[in-house]
Amino acid sequence: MSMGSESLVSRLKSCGLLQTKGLIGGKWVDAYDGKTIEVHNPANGQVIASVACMGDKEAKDAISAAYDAFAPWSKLTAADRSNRLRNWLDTGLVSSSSLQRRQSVFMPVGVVGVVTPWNFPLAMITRKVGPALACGCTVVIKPSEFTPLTALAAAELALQSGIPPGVLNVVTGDAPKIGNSLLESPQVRKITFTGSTAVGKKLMAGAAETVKKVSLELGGNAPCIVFDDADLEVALKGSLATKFRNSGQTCVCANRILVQEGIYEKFTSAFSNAVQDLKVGNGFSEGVVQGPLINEAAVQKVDSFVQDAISKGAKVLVGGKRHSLGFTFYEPTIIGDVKNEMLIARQEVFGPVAPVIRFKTEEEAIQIANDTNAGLAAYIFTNSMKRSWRVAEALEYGIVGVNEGLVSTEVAPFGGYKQSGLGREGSKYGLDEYLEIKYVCMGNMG
Ligand SMILES: NC(=O)c1ccc[n+]([C@@H]2O[C@H](COP(=O)([O-])OP(=O)(O)OC[C@H]3O[C@@H](n4cnc5c(N)ncnc54)[C@H](O)[C@@H]3O)[C@@H](O)[C@H]2O)c1
Ligand SMILES: O=CCCC(=O)O
Repeated sequence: MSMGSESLVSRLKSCGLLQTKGLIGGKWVDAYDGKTIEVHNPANGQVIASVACMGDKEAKDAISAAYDAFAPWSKLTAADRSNRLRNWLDTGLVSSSSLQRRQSVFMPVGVVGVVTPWNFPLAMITRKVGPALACGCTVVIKPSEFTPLTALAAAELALQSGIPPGVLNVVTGDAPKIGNSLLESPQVRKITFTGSTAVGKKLMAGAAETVKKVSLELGGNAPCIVFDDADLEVALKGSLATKFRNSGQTCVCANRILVQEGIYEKFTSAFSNAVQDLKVGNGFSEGVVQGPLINEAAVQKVDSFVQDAISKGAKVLVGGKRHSLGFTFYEPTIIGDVKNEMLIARQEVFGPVAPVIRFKTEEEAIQIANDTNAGLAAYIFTNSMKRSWRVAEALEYGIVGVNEGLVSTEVAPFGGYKQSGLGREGSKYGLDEYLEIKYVCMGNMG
């Protein structure tokens, strides 16, 4: 060992900083099999120390320690966390030159590939293209093959309004071919996608090859929780709105209605009356509030979930089959006695079917609500302010409606936790997705 590293080692030893074990859950631990790896001085190759050579078991224990510590740490006040970080910083050395001036400059990301679904054929595009163009990016849009006409009409309006040629482009047609071209091109610096979780995962994996930025707005599995202390009218109105908007075909639609046992009978009976009255038909006809599903495959999927739930003990309270109008119409449906393990509660229904799950306690409702890989929107109905905050904070969702079933607005951040996506759309935060931050450091400014 050289004199330099010897003195460093002895200095570290004297202040207790020469640690050679791993740190898991606040304890210094050896590798479980006792193995070690050597740390060398790159100047002369000599061994400075041997540290624990850990593997998957230790990594899993560290993950579970971090998972357990997350709730208490995140519940400390910001000031408390700040003090501890400050203390940590104060144990080290901070260097900063008074001769430098530092500036963060926001730059447009570049060319953005925009891939969108059919269920809101204009809004899903404008949510992306508005902030992208505002930041100085240019876009190539791939709209859904089921609803390309809206995208093309919007593009014509963009041309008429003076958006220069090439700034906004629309490519309709073969999704995988267009998608692969967007992914493979190094000129495309970002992919922003709204659609199913399965396709989102493919695009995310494909974007890795050229390390593109990725924003994903994916599928949901929204719980709508009605507590005993809810205002029944408010809960009914909100549940109807969140479940049956766009005939159940929105990513933020309630996918599971969780009802506390004390209000279960009253709620399901009033909910059934209201759902029976929903008028189904062609959206151009007067009074119609429930239209068709997008295609035959969607109807088959919805019906298969309903049949699966019935076969496992759930009870049809209203509807439960294809509508007599035929084709792509499905009866607005309520199914009671659903269990969270059933297919209908685990997958995105994307149709006019409300599965109702009974629960006893607030803790149970939170557990059921969070027991999913999705985390887009959730809804709670309660008259207790304390419960509102408690439950809203405990729900692992990007959007929480409290006594409100309609939460979407361009002025608030929209996006999901877990496998419901990455990033946010809308509000000032939606702009961040289309900006690179450049740090400019100017030296010798004395
Ligand atoms: N989180 C949100 O903001 C949000 C909003 C609306 C819809 N959605 C989700 O969208 C889904 C419904 O929309 P959908 O059925 O159109 O979704 P989808 O994933 O089938 O299609 C979305 C888009 O991806 C394209 N696509 C499909 N395969 C592709 C590939 N290999 N490469 C490139 N592009 C490909 C499609 O042509 C379409 O334009 C639901 O899951 C819903 O929850 C999410
Ligand atoms: O499908 C997604 C819903 C979008 C919205 O609620 O604005």
